[in-house]
Amino acid sequence: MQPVVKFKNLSKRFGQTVALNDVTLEIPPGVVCAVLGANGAGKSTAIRILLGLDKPDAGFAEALGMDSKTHALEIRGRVGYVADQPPLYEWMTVAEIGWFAAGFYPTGYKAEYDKLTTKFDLDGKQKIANLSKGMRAKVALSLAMAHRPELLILDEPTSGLDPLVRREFLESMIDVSAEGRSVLLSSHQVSEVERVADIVAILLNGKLVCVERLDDLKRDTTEVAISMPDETTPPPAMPGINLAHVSFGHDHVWMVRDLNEAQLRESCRSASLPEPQIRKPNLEDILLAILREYRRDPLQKTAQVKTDTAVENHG
Ligand SMILES: Nc1ncnc2c1ncn2[C@@H]1O[C@H](COP(=O)(O)OP(=O)(O)OP(=O)(O)O)[C@@H](O)[C@H]1O
Repeated sequence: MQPVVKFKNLSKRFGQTVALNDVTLEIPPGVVCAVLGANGAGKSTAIRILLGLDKPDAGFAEALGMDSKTHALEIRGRVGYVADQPPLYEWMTVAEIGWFAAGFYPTGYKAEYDKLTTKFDLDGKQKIANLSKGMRAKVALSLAMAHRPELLILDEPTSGLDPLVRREFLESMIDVSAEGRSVLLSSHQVSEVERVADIVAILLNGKLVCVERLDDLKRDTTEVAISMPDETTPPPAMPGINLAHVSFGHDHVWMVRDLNEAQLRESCRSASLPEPQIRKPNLEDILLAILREYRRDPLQKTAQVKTDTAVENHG
């Protein structure tokens, strides 16, 4: 199955700043893929390159099978894109901007736009200039979705929006993927991402350190806490892949991939250590552990999280 998004060895610098460092990623059709990462990790740069709004220094990006360097206009015509602060014609009304945009798309656009704006409780007669931030975001999403794109790209679409509007956005994304179309989403709202994402990609300082189906990442990752008897007793070795380890005095916490729980319990028992506290972390716990570990030691192999870049759609 042809991926809807393909990044191949994508690199981009702005002067001394490395925005993207050899990023390779493939997104199959019919999924919501969330790109996560700290501020400045390279998320918007990757999206801008995909849309042909910026040029990579090396590698290439493809959307719907088209190269972003040579087919930027076609890509922008076929995908739906909502930027963080979408530019809109302030003097138009909600209905007029839909009518204006319909001129660039096949028949049916305006009817679909009207359906979406009605669903989002927007008043067609209201001037764009008088809309709240949330209402503007709903107009931008309606404009981006009205031609029923195979790929919807959302760059921080819900920042600064109230919980109700954020929920409406999320439901729209679920609707899109349920119809076999795809969503590429950049967001800092990790708990919301967790509700909708099929695949998560984590960028750290321009480097892709995790691409995985969210269900697999959560199933295979475990948080372990052990309160050692004192600060001098060494903690046990973790039977699994250690993604992150922090200690506060004699309390230790690990984020472990593929933990062999039975082996850990046995080694604690045989060394007369307290029982380990084991729990399943949520996405935010996993992301924070990876980010903290990276900040502590940027050269370590955080890429111990899976980075199989061609993630299958099991859906
Ligand atoms: N036009 C530009 N000129 C100079 N530096 C830039 C430019 N665009 C991005 N950068 C730098 O590239 C890096 C990646 O920026 P980018 O906007 O892609 O990050 P991001 O992950 O989207 O961040 P955020 O979550 O804060 O939106 C940052 O260090 C940023 O300062």
